[in-house]
Amino acid sequence: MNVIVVKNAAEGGKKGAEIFMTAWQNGAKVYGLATGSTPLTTYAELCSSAIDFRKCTSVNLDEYVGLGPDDEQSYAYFMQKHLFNQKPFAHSYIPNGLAPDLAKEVAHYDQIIADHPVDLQILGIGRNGHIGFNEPGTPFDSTTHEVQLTQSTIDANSRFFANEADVPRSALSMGMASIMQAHQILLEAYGDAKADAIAKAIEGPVTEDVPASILQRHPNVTIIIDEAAAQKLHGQY
Ligand SMILES: O=P(O)(O)OC[C@H]1O[C@](O)(CO)[C@@H](O)[C@@H]1O
Repeated sequence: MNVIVVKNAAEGGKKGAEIFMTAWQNGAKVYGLATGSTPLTTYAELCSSAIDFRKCTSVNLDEYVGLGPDDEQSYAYFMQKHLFNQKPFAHSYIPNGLAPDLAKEVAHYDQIIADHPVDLQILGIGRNGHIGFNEPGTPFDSTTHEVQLTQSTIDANSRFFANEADVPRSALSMGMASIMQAHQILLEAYGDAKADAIAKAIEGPVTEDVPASILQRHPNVTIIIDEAAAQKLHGQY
């Protein structure tokens, strides 16, 4: 793991965008994308850069069940607003949270991932160590699946909704095995609230109780964290 400690999310976004730019210059065609507040500075840097995704494909990690692309809280809406409007891709895939048959949608999304192996995957991390919406306890061999969100994730994400009751209780998420298939992974984390999860993910045992700890087994991972998120690490980075 290549761990980079930066001053703040603004500096992290610049480093994150540099990693995208290098991958793109080296011919990366498929980008695994994430939502949440963490990737925002990287996306903002990409939007003002010369990167051109018009011959590339994006595959997003997850989507809430019950929310469609017109819903401002949906991840489809988020991606449009923060990246795709400024930097369109040839094809962008996001799980369909409105699919009438979720089992069929899950199989369909697995096929999309199989058809478009991810060159560079960006990840945030939940306070409980989740990646995508893979909550603690998710099997490491999981592929796309429907997830019942934990109360910790519902609470954390309620800041984006008018009230907690509006937060969907389930989501569709790429699985752990799907994420690990990416050729290169970039995880970013900022702020005190991520310090425990970061310490466990980088220096703790590899365990399904801390989904992000699986990244210790991936050969090409960069982790960008600010000093607040790094405060519980023991090693020198
Ligand atoms: O970046 P945030 O908003 O702290 O969220 C962290 C993680 O939680 C999720 O938003 C899901 O709850 C992920 O998509 C994200 O990586």
